[in-house]
Amino acid sequence: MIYSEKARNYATSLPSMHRAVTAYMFHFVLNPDFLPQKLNDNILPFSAFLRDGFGRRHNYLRISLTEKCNLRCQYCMPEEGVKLTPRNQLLSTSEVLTLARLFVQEGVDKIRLTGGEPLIRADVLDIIAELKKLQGLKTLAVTTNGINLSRLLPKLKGAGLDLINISLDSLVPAKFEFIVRRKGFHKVMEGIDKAAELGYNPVKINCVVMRGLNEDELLDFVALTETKPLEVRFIEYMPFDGNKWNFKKMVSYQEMLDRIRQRWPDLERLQAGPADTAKIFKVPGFTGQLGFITSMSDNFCSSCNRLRITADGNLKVCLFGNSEVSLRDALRSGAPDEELLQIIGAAVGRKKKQHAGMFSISQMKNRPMILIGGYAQPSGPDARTALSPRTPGTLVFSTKPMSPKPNSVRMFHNHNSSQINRESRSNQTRSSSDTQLSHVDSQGRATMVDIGGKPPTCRTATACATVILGSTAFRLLRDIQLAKGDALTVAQLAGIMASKQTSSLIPLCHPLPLDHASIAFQLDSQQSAVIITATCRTTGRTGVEMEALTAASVAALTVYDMCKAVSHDIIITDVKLLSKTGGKKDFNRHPSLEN
Ligand SMILES: Nc1nc2c(ncn2[C@@H]2O[C@H](COP(=O)(O)OP(=O)(O)OP(=O)(O)O)[C@@H](O)[C@H]2O)c(=O)[nH]1
Ligand SMILES: C[S@@+](CC[C@H](N)C(=O)[O-])C[C@H]1O[C@@H](n2cnc3c(N)ncnc32)[C@H](O)[C@@H]1O
Ligand code: SF4
Ligand code: SF4
Repeated sequence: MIYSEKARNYATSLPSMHRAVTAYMFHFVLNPDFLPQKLNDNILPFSAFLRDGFGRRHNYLRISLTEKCNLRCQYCMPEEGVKLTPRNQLLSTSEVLTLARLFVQEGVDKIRLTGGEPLIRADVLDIIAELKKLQGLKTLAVTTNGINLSRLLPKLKGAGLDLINISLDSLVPAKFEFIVRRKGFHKVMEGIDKAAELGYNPVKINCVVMRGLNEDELLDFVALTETKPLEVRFIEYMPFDGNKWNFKKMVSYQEMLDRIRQRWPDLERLQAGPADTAKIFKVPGFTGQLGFITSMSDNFCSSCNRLRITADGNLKVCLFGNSEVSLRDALRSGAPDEELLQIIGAAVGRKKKQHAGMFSISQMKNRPMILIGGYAQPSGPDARTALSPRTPGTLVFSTKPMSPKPNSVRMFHNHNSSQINRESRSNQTRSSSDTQLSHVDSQGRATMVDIGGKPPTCRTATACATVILGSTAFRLLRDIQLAKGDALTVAQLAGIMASKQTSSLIPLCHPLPLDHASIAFQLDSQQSAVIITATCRTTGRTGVEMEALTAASVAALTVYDMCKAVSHDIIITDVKLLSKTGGKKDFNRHPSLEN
C-alpha cells in the first residue's frame, strides 16, 4: 500500500498525459508483490488512483441515482421507507456527470446505474444519453425493479443503455406483492418481455433467495430459461444495517445448486468473466442460463473491480465497508480534478482485501442497502414477519404460479423452527425443502443450528440413568462405607458440573446458561441399583435435554468410579429423557417424575 501511495503522490505532480504511465511504472518498480500479477494483466497501464493495494483495477463504477423507491422489498427496506437525504445534498445531474467523466478518464469502462430505483429519477434518460457520450465508457447498465421498464425501455435503449438487470423474487403474483409490499408483478413481467423483445440478451434477472419465502421457486425460475433469453441469478441473502439478517434465512449457493442439480443433473458450468459476481450455469438445450451470486458463502472479492458512488455523493470502495468519503463536498468546494483524484486514490488505497465473512458483516455497521445502491436492507417489523420463526402461522398463497407445472400450488410459510430447533425433528412428514437434516449442511458436513432468531423461553428437562451395582457395592454405597467415600455426594456434584460442560462435550450443542441443575437419587434395594434423576432449567432459545442427559450420565459414571474397586460387574442402563418443557412441543415420559 505504501508503494501505491508513493506512486499516486508522484503521479499527481506530473502533467496528466504522463500520469498514468508513470504511476504504473512506480507501482511496477516499487511494489514487489506487483510484478507477478502484472505479468498476467493487460499490458496497458491503468490509473494508480483506481488500483488498490492488492493490485485490483477498479474499472466498474456503480452510481446510485436515488435513495427513493416505488417498492418496499422486505429484504431491502422497511415498510415506512428510510430517512431520505435532503434533496440539496443529493448529487445533481451535472455532478453525476462530472464524477462519471473523471472516473471514465481514469479507466472506468463500465457504469451501472442503480438506487433506490434508478428509473424513478426524472432525468434518468438525460443522464444515460450524456454518459453514453463519454469516451472510453464501453458499457452502460441499469439495475431496476422493472416497474417502469416496459414504458421506458425503448427510450432507454435509444439513449444508449447496453445492459439491463431486473429484480424479481417470485413468479407467484401474490407472493411477489407480499415480498415487495406493493402491486406490480405484471408490470415487471412486461418489462422483462420488453427487454427480450428489444434484443437485450441475456436479460439478467436478480432473485434474492430466502428460506421459507421463495426457496421453493428455484426450479420454476430455472424453467423460465428454457425458452427465454434470460440469465436468472440466484442471490444469497445478504446482511445490511437493520435488515435482521440471520444465517438461517440465507439459502447457500451449494444448497441451491444441489436442488437444481437433482432436477437437471447435467447442468453445465459456463465460464464467467474474470470480475463477474455470478457463477454461471446452463441446462443443456435451454435458451437462457442461470447464475449464483455467492457473496456470503464464497465471496468473489479477490477479483473485485467495483467502486460505488451513493446518491448523496459518497465514494464507497466496498459494499460491505463502512468507510466513505464525500466526493460531493469536495466537488462543491471547487476541488480540481487532481484533488478529487487524490481523495479517490487514497480511499481506493485503503480498500480491504475482502469482506470480513458473513458473521462479521452481519454485526457491522453499514448503510441500509437501499442507501448504498446495488441492494438494500430489510429492516423494520415486516421483514421479521416474513421470516422470523417467532411469527406463528402459515401464509398460503394459492394463486396459480407462472409455472410450467400445471397443478402446482405455491405455499410459503414460517417453518424455520422445524429447521433450527433440535427438539422438533421428527415424526412429521416433511416437505422437500425441509428434508435437510438440521445438523448437517448441504455438503453433508456438521453444522451448529442457528437459534439466534428464537425467543428465549423457560425450559426444563429431566433425564435419568440407572446404575445396577450388585448387592455388595449397593450396601457399601448405601451405608457410606465405600473406600473412596460418599459416592452419592460426589456423583451429585459431578452431575451438576457436567451439566455445565455439555456444550464442550457434545460438538453441535449450544452453550446454555443454566438457571438451575439438580441431581436426585433413589435407591432400589430390590435391584441393588441407584436411579439417578437430573433436572436442568434454563431461560433460553433451545432445550436443556442434553444437559440433563449429560448430568445423569456423568453422575452414573461417577457412581461407577466410586464403586469399581468393589465390583467390575456394574451396569449403567436406562439413560433416557423423562420430560421436557418450554419448547415447541413438550415431552413427558413419566408425569410422576416431572418437576
Ligand atoms: N459482494 C458484492 N456483491 C455485489 C456487489 N455488487 C453487486 N453485488 C451482488 O450482485 C447482485 C446483483 O447486482 P447487480 O446490480 O445486478 O449488478 P452486477 O451483478 O454487478 O451486474 P453485472 O454487471 O451484470 O455483473 C447484488 O444484489 C449483490 O448481491 C459488490 O460490489 N460486492
Ligand atoms: C438495491 S437494488 C437497487 C436497484 C433496483 N431498485 C432493484 O431492485 O433492482 C439492487 C439489487 O440488490 C438486491 N438486494 C437488495 N437487498 C439485498 C439483500 N439483502 N441481499 C441480497 N441482495 C439484495 C436487489 O434484489 C437488487 O437486485
Ligand atoms: S431492492 Fe430495494 S431499491 Fe430495489 S426495488 Fe426493492 S426496495 Fe426498491
Ligand atoms: S464485498 Fe467489497 S471487496 Fe468483496 S466483491 Fe463486494 S465490493 Fe468487492
